[in-house]
Amino acid sequence: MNIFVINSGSSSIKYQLISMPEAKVLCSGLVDRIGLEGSKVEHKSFLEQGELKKVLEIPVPNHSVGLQNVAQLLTDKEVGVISDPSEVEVVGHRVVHGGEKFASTQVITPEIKAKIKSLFPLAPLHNPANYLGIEVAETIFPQARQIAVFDTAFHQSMPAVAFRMAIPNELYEKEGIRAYGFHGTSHKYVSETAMELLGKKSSKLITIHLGNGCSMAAIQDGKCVDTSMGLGPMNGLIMGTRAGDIDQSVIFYLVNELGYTLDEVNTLLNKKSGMLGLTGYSDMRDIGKLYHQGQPEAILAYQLYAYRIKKYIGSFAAAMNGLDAIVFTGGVGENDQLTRTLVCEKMDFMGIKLDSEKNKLPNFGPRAIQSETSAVQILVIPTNEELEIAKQCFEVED
Ligand SMILES: Nc1ncnc2c1ncn2[C@@H]1O[C@H](COP(=O)(O)OP(=O)(O)O)[C@@H](O)[C@H]1O
Ligand SMILES: CC(=O)OP(=O)(O)O
Ligand SMILES: [Mg+2]
Repeated sequence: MNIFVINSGSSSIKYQLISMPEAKVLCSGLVDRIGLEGSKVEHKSFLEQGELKKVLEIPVPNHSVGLQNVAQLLTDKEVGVISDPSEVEVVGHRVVHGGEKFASTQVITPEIKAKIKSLFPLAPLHNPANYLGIEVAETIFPQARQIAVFDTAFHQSMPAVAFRMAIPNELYEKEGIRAYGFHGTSHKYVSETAMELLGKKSSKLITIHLGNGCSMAAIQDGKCVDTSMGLGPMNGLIMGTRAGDIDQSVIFYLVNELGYTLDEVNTLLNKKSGMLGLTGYSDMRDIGKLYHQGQPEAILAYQLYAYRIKKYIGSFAAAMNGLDAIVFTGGVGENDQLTRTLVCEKMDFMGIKLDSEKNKLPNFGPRAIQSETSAVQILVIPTNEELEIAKQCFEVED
C-alpha cells in the first residue's frame, strides 16, 4: 500500500511516499520557504538504480502550488516513482492539535475537518497549515483515503495530575482548558525505539525533542505521563522563536504598561522570542558558530536553552520516581553536540554522565553516548515522524 505522508508546516511541507507494510521509502522531500523569497522544492527518489535528486528553485506562493509540484515529481519522467496519482492509496497528514477528542488516528471526514478548524486558535502556527494540506491533498489525490495523525494523541495517557491546571474547574469542564502536549508522534517513535534498544518494556524514559519547536515527555512503561507543552505548542522549553515557560506577569506588563495588543504579545512570544529573541538567529547552526566565537549573547542563549532542559529532566525524573534513559532527538538533539554537552553537564548526582568522545560522533543512527559509569543511558535517536504516521495509517487501514 502506497502511503503519502504530509507534514505541513507554516512555511514548509515535508513529505515521504512510503510503501507499507515493508516501510520502504520511495521518495521524500521538502518544500521550503513557502510564500517567501528563495522558495524551492528539494526532492529525492530512491530507485532501483540508486538515489536521484531534483531541486526546483521556483516561486512557491502557497501550499497548493507546493503540493501540485510535489505531485508532479511523484510521476516525473526522470525521478518519478509512480505512474499516476491514483497509485497513492492513503494520504497521511500530521495534524498538530487534536484537542481532547482524538486519542487515536482518524480517517478524515467533514466532521473531523470542522474539529481541526475549531482548534485553529490553539495552534495558530500549525493547524491552519495542516488543514490547508488536507484540502489540497483532497483535490490532488481524490481517490485516496485521507487520514489524520495528531501530535496530541500520544499524550492523552497523561494523568489529571499532569494535565490539569490550577484554575477554576469549569474552565476545564466546559472549555477544555488543560495541557495537551505536542510532537507526540516523535515522542512515541523515539521512545519505542529506545525501549527496543534497552530491551525492556518497563522503563522510565525522558524524550527530548529539539527541532524548531521543542518539547520533552516523561514516558513510563511506554505511556506518556507528563510533557512540557501545554494548551498550545508554546509552553515549556526555549525554542527557535518561542519563549516557552514565561511568568504570566510579563504578559500583563506588556499589555498594561507597554501598550501591546494581545495579538502583538502572541506574535512576540511565538515568533520573535526564544533563541531568535536572545541572539537574532533561530537556527542553532548559526548560534553554535557565534558560541564558538565567544559571542556573549550566544553563550548566554545556549546556557538558558540547556538550563531549561535540565530543570525538566529533574522534574520528570521526580514525577516518575526514577530514570533509565534520556533520549535526544529532532534536528538539534540529533546533531548538536554542544547542546547535549551543556544539558548533561553537572548531572552526575542523578547518574547522568556523558562520554564526550561518543557525543562527537556524527548522526548516523540510534546510538548510546553515556560513559561506562553512567547509571542513566543517554541515547540519540533520529526521529522519523513520517514513518510513524505511515505506520499508524496502515494500522487504521489494516
Ligand atoms: N548539524 C547541526 N548542528 C546543529 N543544529 C542543527 C544541525 N542540523 C540541524 N540543526 C538544527 O535543527 C533545527 C531544525 O530541526 P528540525 O527537527 O528539522 O525542525 P522542524 O521539524 O521543527 O522544522 C534548526 O534549529 C537547525 O539549526
Ligand atoms: C508542535 C510544534 O511545535 O511543531 P514544530 O516543531 O513542527 O513547530
Ligand atoms: Mg518538527
